[in-house]
Amino acid sequence: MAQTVFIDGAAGTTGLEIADRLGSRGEFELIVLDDARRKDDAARAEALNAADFVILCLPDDAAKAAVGMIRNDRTRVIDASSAHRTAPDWTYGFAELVGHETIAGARFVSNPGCYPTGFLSLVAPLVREGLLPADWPYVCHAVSGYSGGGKALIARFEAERDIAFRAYGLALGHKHVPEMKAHAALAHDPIFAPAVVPAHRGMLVEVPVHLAMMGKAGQADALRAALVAFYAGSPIVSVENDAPSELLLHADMAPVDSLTLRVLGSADGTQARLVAMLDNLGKGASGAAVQNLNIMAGLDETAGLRL
Ligand SMILES: NC(=O)C1=CN([C@@H]2O[C@H](COP(=O)(O)OP(=O)(O)OC[C@H]3O[C@@H](n4cnc5c(N)ncnc54)[C@H](OP(=O)(O)O)[C@@H]3O)[C@@H](O)[C@H]2O)C=CC1
Ligand SMILES: CC(=O)N[C@@H](CCC(=O)OP(=O)(O)O)C(=O)O
Repeated sequence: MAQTVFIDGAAGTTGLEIADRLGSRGEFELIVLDDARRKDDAARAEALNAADFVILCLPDDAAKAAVGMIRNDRTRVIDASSAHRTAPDWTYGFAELVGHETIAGARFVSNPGCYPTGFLSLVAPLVREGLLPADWPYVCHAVSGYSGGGKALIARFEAERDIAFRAYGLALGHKHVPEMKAHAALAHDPIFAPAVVPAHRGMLVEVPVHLAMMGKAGQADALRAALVAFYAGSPIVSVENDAPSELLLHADMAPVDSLTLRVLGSADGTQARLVAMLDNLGKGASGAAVQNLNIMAGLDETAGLRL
């Protein structure tokens, strides 16, 4: 029998993409609230408690409130918001980092943020294996397509066509920093410098590292090899061994749920750039939510994904 799924926030950017990926799959039956009832708390509470799985695609406060509306001990939850990403009683939904079995057995799963997905995919395994120091003051630069900011930022970029580049998070303290620090087990907050470009989707997340100053001169190949070994067998994460002269985001990029990593070392071995490329709405949000749903439901993790 099909298991029921309720996407709370189904009319939003992330929710719509999840519904797309679930499409006509026979394993799941969607509980849908029409436009008149999708923000009605009584209707939402009924759906939240009827579903086998709930996927929250809401602002943080609404996601916390939705969890409070669940009055049974059966419904399993995937929260796409940042409300529970460092909460001790939630499982961090990055299957490749926490282990598929952990997610398979979890009731409350917090889907990673889009930028942290890029940062953590590069840094967490290398710190865990002692190849990068945990107590280094890391820096992370990133650019995202404007759908990363949901309906409001999409509307803004579609109205203000002359924006070519939007640096933000200038006061530091972006809400993703605690998530990056916690799940890479770092001693210090990374400095996070995000920006938005006039592309609908897609992102490039970069961590430049001073290998020589870290006592790791000449180890770019070793870092890459460690990532290759860590993600071996993953149908979603790949590690390239190439030397591109440029990496491009395309304004009309098609949806994709994969994550591509690179370690680009300098010729003298003193520096490297760790780079992740992904779709903010793919592995950065909706694709990861569907991957987690698949794992929790005991299915092939890639079912319904765009790879
Ligand atoms: N966009 C992205 O790339 C990513 C998003 N996320 C996270 O996913 C969550 C959803 O983001 P996103 O889809 O981009 O945002 P959107 O603004 O596009 O969608 C949010 C949806 O939630 C609805 N909503 C808001 N409050 C309530 C409520 N109280 N009850 C029911 N519905 C409500 C909104 O309704 P209405 O349509 O009326 O405004 C909207 O449809 C956020 O927490 C975001 O941070 C995480 C990773 C990446
Ligand atoms: C471009 C843009 O605005 N991006 C969002 C992050 C999108 C995302 O990852 O959502 P969560 O906040 O739920 O993690 C931001 O910087 O706040």
